[in-house]
Amino acid sequence: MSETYKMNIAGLTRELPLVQVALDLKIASFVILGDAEIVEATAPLLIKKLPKVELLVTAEAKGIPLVCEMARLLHMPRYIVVRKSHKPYMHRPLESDVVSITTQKRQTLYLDHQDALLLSGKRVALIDDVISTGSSLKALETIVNKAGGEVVAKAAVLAEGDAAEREDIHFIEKLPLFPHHLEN
Ligand SMILES: O=P(O)(O)OC[C@H]1O[C@H](OP(=O)(O)OP(=O)(O)O)[C@H](O)[C@@H]1O
Repeated sequence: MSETYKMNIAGLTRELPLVQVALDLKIASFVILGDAEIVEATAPLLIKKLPKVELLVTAEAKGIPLVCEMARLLHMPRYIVVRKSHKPYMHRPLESDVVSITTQKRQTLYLDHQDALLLSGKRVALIDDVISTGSSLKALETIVNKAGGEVVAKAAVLAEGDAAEREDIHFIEKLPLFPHHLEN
């Protein structure tokens, strides 16, 4: 029988499957992609936590539906998606490396030159579905700073593990990690 972790997120109940990401660690897998109900419920709650910002930024992929809904509610005509692969349309992209808890291998973030121009001089909020090790967030901040943007807020639906103790992020719910001891 597969293990799950049942939790309440913005008044909705979800059973998150536990998945092994390292020899001694399982995480509760929260996949916001495709969950329109969670996006609709969490976007306004996160907006209430944010200071005044001019642009929202996320990294592909799971932050995209959330940031899209938040931008729509804030009447922002644009939001920025930092990509995880180099695309032919990109001209002189800015780059930053990341190793997230779920993917566990080095990925490179790419910000298109046109998006970098939009970010220059702007007050920016970084948005993601989950913040865990903080590696993704740090890489996003690095790339926004390279573009001349000012990160004034960082927010996610869930703060996983130690991230829940951070005072520099806004989040809705805490998500525990599931370490398990190796048998000799
Ligand atoms: O705080 P961290 O340890 O960096 O982990 C959090 C990040 O990990 C997940 O993305 P993932 O790397 O699975 O990429 P995806 O959205 O493309 O699936 C999640 O969407 C966050 O972006």
